[in-house]
Amino acid sequence: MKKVAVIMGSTSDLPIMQDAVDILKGFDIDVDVDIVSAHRTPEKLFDFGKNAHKNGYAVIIAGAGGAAHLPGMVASLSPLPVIGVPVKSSNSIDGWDSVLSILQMPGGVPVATVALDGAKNAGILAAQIIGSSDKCVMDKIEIYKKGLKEKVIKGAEEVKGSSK
Ligand SMILES: Nc1c(C(=O)O)ncn1[C@@H]1O[C@H](COP(=O)(O)O)[C@@H](O)[C@H]1O
Repeated sequence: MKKVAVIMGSTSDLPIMQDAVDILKGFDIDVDVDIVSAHRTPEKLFDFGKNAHKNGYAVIIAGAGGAAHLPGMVASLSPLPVIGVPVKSSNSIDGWDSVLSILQMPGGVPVATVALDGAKNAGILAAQIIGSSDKCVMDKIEIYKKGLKEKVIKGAEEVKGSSK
């Protein structure tokens, strides 16, 4: 099965990006984690972006904060789908800087942008992309979604019960 690459601009992003790694591992999908910065390690970014599709990846998740150029630059270099995670980092003003840096891509170079610090949803979306051509992963996603539904139904019953 193809792997997912989870990359981020700094080790300081890892506490947020770990959510993507954890949910993917929960779906038994192999994940490689790396630190790649468009600003600080541009040569590594080019090498990673140009070769990711030859290295067994199906999807790239890229997280960055502040002037978050990493996801867009990876998307410009790679034919793979890129999911961008805006991170509210120490150099973010309020997080909107990260969101808009990743979201407002020019036509032709999409980055599927999740919510601020939304690494868990990025992991689920990556699993769904893999699941569209892998029945085993698709089945796990269906079970996961069933679990979400059951949790809400149980919560609603508890609320009803306690308000009587
Ligand atoms: N946005 C980028 C890029 C990039 O886009 O290439 N490289 C690092 N960074 C971000 O800078 C923030 C602060 O980094 P440090 O904590 O290392 O100072 C991090 O959120 C990182 O993603």
